[in-house]
Amino acid sequence: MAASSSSLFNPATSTATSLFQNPKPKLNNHRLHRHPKPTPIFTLPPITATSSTSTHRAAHEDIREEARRHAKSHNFSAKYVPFNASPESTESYSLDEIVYRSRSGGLLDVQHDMDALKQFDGNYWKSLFDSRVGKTNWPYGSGVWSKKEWVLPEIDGDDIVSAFEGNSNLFWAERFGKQFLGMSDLWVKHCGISHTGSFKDLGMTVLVSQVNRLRKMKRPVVGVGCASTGDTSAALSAYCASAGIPSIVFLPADKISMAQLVQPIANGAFVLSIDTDFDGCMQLIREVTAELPIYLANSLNSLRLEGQKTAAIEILQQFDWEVPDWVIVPGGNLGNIYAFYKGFKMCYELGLVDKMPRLVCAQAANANPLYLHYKSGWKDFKAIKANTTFASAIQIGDPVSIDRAVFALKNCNGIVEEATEEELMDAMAQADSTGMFICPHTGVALTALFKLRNSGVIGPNDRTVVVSTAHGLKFTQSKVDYHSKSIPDMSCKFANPPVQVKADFGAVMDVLKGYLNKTPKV
Ligand SMILES: Cc1ncc(COP(=O)(O)O)c(C=O)c1O
Ligand SMILES: N[C@@H](CCOP(=O)(O)O)C(=O)O
Repeated sequence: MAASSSSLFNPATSTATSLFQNPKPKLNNHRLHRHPKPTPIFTLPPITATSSTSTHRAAHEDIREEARRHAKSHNFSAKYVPFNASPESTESYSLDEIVYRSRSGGLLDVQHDMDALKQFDGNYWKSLFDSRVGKTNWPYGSGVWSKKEWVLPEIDGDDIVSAFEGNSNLFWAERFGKQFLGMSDLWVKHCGISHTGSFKDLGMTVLVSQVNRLRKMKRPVVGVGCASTGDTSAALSAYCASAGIPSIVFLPADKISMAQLVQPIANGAFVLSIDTDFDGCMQLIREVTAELPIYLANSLNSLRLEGQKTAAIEILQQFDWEVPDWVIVPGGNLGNIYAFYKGFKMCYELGLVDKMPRLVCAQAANANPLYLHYKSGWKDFKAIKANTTFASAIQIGDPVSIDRAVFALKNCNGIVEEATEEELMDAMAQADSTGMFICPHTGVALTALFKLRNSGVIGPNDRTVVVSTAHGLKFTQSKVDYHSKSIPDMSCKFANPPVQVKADFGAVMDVLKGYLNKTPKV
């Protein structure tokens, strides 16, 4: 009986505790045995015994009101400074200003008052963050806002817009690691298991919360806009809808998945489908936001990275504050690779860990400007025209955060790798065959891992984390194309198409016996 694709496989039609409360040690929490009591280095306002678990809310209160009742003052702060500025630079801006670029036209960075944060030692921060995981206290139930003091210390809990994002699972990829890579300590940080199905939620909760604050301060922000390959737009529209703020999204026509396209539509965004690529949309949104009171939500805006960096802190937290050897991140507009660097670096500087992991940024070969730059020995960077890739969310040729990415990679002895279409699709299929359901961008990251394992750069026992950036359910068409072997010039060697069979017992038995004969016996 011949195997054939079913009709399902035809291509689709289109493309509070406050800081000064002492985290209460939890029984059965082995982590707290290691650092039982937070130890402030200097004398600060007293740490009370009240913990996040012990604050029962009165019947008439909602969780924002409860948080308000427990709010305490602190001396943490953050401001914008030019990215990688010289120590002599005095240029800085309040986070309440609407500014995306430095005076010289360069990128900005959010700089925290590290001296204020250093008044508490690493054990204090570990215990505080650990005490907030898995709770429903506003806003600390969010994986991002559980690190509020390191994110937007000065924002009022009342202004925060959150879907309790973050706290995504970090799972042991046992079978994939052992079977395909000979690795025993391979992990996947699944940032795609999130409110809108990608890591963008981590940054968007921060940006939209700050916009909410600005609007309450009567700053001129009539809406929030972004250019997108589909994930930023989904996150922006969801968080704006939650806060009742208008959102405007610029999408490259026919270049994002149907699942991604329907997200901002459903959330009531003003959606422009523009006959250009992502880089064209990005150029347009920059021009538009310079003219109209529309706040820019792309990662050019450094606020986003403050939220995204918490994924790095979470990885350390999930490993009980042990540092992995490698973290592999797929890169497009290149904000996220810097966000990971910044999260790890803050943990290092504030004494939570004693070293940094090495970062790998993985790009699609069809959209590889960073890879080419790396291979040239970091000579002059050249933007490229990105070609179509199944990893459509990273089809970007002129990344806005190129300087941030280069800085991050140079400072952690990082590596850049690339993946051809066949490599990334095969890697995705192999991962899926071990029970995952990853997106093609994660396939790019896994290809980088295959290459670095094969060349011996990554060792069999190296603790390695692959960051999965979106949910596979957003990219089902790529899997349909692969498993129906309908991709020109691709052998699709791990395809597993469905078998069509007549509704007849004998025919079904024949097919099953053929299958069972080929299946390894236990
Ligand atoms: C699913 C997915 N993975 C990876 C990336 C790359 O992130 P970045 O643009 O921060 O490099 C993006 C967006 O660009 C994305 O949507
Ligand atoms: N993949 C992104 C591209 C834009 O990235 P951003 O982080 O600068 O917003 C998307 O989903 O739009």
